[in-house]
Amino acid sequence: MAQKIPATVVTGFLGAGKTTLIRHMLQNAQGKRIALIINEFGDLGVDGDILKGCGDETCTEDDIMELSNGCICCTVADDFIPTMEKLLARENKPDHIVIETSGLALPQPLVRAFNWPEISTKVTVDGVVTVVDGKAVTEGRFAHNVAAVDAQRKLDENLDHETPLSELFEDQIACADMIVVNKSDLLNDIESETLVSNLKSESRKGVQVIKASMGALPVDVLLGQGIGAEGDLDARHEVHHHDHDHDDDHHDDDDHHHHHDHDHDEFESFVVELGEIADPTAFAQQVADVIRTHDILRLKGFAAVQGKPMRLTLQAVGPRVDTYFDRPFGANETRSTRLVVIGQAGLKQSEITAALSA
Ligand SMILES: Nc1nc2c(ncn2[C@@H]2O[C@H](COP(=O)(O)OP(=O)(O)OP(=O)(O)O)[C@@H](O)[C@H]2O)c(=O)[nH]1
Repeated sequence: MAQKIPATVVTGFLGAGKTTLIRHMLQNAQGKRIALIINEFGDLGVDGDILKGCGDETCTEDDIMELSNGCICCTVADDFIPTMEKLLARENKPDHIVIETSGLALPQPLVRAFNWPEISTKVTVDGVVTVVDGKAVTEGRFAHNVAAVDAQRKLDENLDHETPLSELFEDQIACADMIVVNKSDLLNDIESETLVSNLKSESRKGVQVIKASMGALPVDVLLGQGIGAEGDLDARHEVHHHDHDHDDDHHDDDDHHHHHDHDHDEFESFVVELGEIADPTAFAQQVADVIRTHDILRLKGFAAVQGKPMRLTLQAVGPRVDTYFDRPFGANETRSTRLVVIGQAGLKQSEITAALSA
């Protein structure tokens, strides 16, 4: 039988730097043909669009497939497996498959999907790479004190002290074969060392914890871990799924169960469409204010700037807003501004839209 194609799962909380890490990897792939599967949260395919824009020879637009159903774990049968089958049926097979999960996805159900008979003989999970926003976690945004939460939970099984955010973070850490402490450029040495050692103590034995800036890691470090993660799921404890037994070989009932036992209603996203903006700096400031006022987790998209042929990419993680011009608008593209806003359920959509339009 032909060798299985290795697949690396890149997971991590909203805005941690998954797309940035993948872009760096593609630019340094040294001829390795990589196919990408991208799982977006929200209707606007920002990450896919950013990656397609880099025009790498080792990963052309055809090699990028997008799943736009938000929660990869709920759409395994309808979306993920058919996409993988399509990819595996190609004549020109990739050397490696990289799957970027949305920042709100649980990695365990995705890894479990590799045991499905449709794909289990053809691919294997090379490793799960969890990207952590070092700055956000150090500042206590998202899930900062996982150890304390965990200690509390161990004291009393009946109490649920966790927020959905820390559960997600914990699941992403528990599933990791490698943890990348990203954005270390924004941390001092003590902060990054503290975070690295905390994460080492919170992760499974043997998991590598590596510091990075802008996801810059050698491709040989990221790919080729050879773990076969789908074979040791039991070690990858899930907070979200403690209410039923897992049976990796029989997916039918199990999968239907998964559709309902965790709740992505906890999060929502919507798209704000605007015309051209006048001034990128002023607009970034406006976005930062809206994020603070409305407790938005992630905001990203593209903007058209008056008098500029280039498209402006806008990225905000918490209160930090980055902008850069990425490419000219195409001849058939509408010059408009589209932003996807992601937050916990209950976002005041009309107020946010109004504040961004002002
Ligand atoms: N300073 C700094 N910024 C970074 C680093 N890595 C990523 N960023 C920025 O953080 C923002 C989010 O990065 P992405 O790579 O889009 O993050 P992501 O995890 O793919 O985001 P989602 O897919 O929305 O969850 C962008 O503005 C990046 O430029 C880093 O190491 N240092």
